[in-house]
Amino acid sequence: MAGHILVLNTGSSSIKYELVDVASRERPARGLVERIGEEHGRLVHHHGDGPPYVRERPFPGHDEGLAAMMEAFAAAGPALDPVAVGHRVVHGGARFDRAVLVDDGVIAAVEELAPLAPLHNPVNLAGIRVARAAFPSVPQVAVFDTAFQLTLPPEAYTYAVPREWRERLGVRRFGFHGTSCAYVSRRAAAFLGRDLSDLNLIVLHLGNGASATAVSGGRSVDTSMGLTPLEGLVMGTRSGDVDPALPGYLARVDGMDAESAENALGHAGGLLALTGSSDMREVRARARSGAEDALLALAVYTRRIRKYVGAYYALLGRVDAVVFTGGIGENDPATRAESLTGLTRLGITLDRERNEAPSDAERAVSGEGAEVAVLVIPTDEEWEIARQASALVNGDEAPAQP
Ligand SMILES: Nc1ncnc2c1ncn2[C@@H]1O[C@H](COP(=O)(O)OP(=O)(O)O)[C@@H](O)[C@H]1O
Ligand SMILES: CC(=O)OP(=O)(O)O
Ligand SMILES: [Mg+2]
Repeated sequence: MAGHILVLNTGSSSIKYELVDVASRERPARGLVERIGEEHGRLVHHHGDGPPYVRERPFPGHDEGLAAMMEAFAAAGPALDPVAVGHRVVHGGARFDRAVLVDDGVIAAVEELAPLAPLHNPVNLAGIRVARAAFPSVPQVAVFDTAFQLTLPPEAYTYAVPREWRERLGVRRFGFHGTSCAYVSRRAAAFLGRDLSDLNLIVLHLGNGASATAVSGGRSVDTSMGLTPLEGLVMGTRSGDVDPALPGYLARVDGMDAESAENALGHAGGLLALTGSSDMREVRARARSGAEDALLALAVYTRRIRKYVGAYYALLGRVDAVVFTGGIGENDPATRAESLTGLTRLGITLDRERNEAPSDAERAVSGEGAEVAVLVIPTDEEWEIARQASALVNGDEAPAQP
């Protein structure tokens, strides 16, 4: 399809955007509005080879951030005339197993799911509302983080909880990061020169949010995030797995209500709770200077990953590749090495030099002749959203699977 797709990836305090032409693979502009709701907001917009267009001022909410994006296009170009807008929507529940054209029914459904992703879905909707108002005759496409994960078998998505919760309240594992997983799984198969349908992969998406997903034949068969994006691995500000009795315990001994406990586990947990910083670069820097809390945090962080690799190895029976992606997975060799230590008996080894060589490319970092490939595949959620939006607007069936 000729024409550009505007991709909007709205996060809790940021908006990432990019203009993508899927047919020509041109990507003429991209930008980031960050620290929305904070005192010192910032927008950085790239177009052409010159210096970026930068604006530093507070953006009280996502509406102001999106207005600033429109101003950046007007001031620094290119002319914004998209043929479609592709939106990342984090929670699509059990209903959306693929990308869909946004209509009032889709908006109502995403609103209904907001209690399961209170930080993500409302801001995703803000993006949809603003884009609909700005481009009323342009199709809007919602691409769900949960869609790729809806292939989980019942034994993976069922929690052992009362039937009433499961049936009336829809309590189950959903899983997230599906757009990223779909993209890197496909790229991993291409890198290996194999058919995705023949491969068993363990995908480790380690960014601010982090998850492990077992992918068999291109379908997710288990994943570490759950009903919400709080379960599983240790993350920047999220605890990941804890004893489910913890909120009740805090209520009994400290009078804390469930909402506050959940908020603390989601926003004051993870690396932030253990070290005072949610940023892996800072945690690594503190560990290098010998800070005990940082050393412990890294041990907790990488041990959790190792546990999931072992668990998913056992579920898959045979693993062709472990795939690292996300800001940490792509850029932190120490996390890759520490997460995979002691797995030689499973056929998982790293080549130290390859693992430590800085690179932005898709690459193998496994030891020579290792049974299991260890790959680093930079994720590209914006491309994947544009690709799925383009397929849908073109009239093709947007495949739920890559
Ligand atoms: N060179 C690096 N070494 C270690 N960690 C890095 C490096 N570059 C980025 N990171 C980490 O990646 C994380 C952010 O991941 P990213 O995927 O960009 O986040 P998001 O989920 O917001 O898209 C941060 O913890 C950051 O410190
Ligand atoms: C769903 C989720 O965790 O997303 P992110 O990693 O962008 O926070
Ligand atoms: Mg991310």
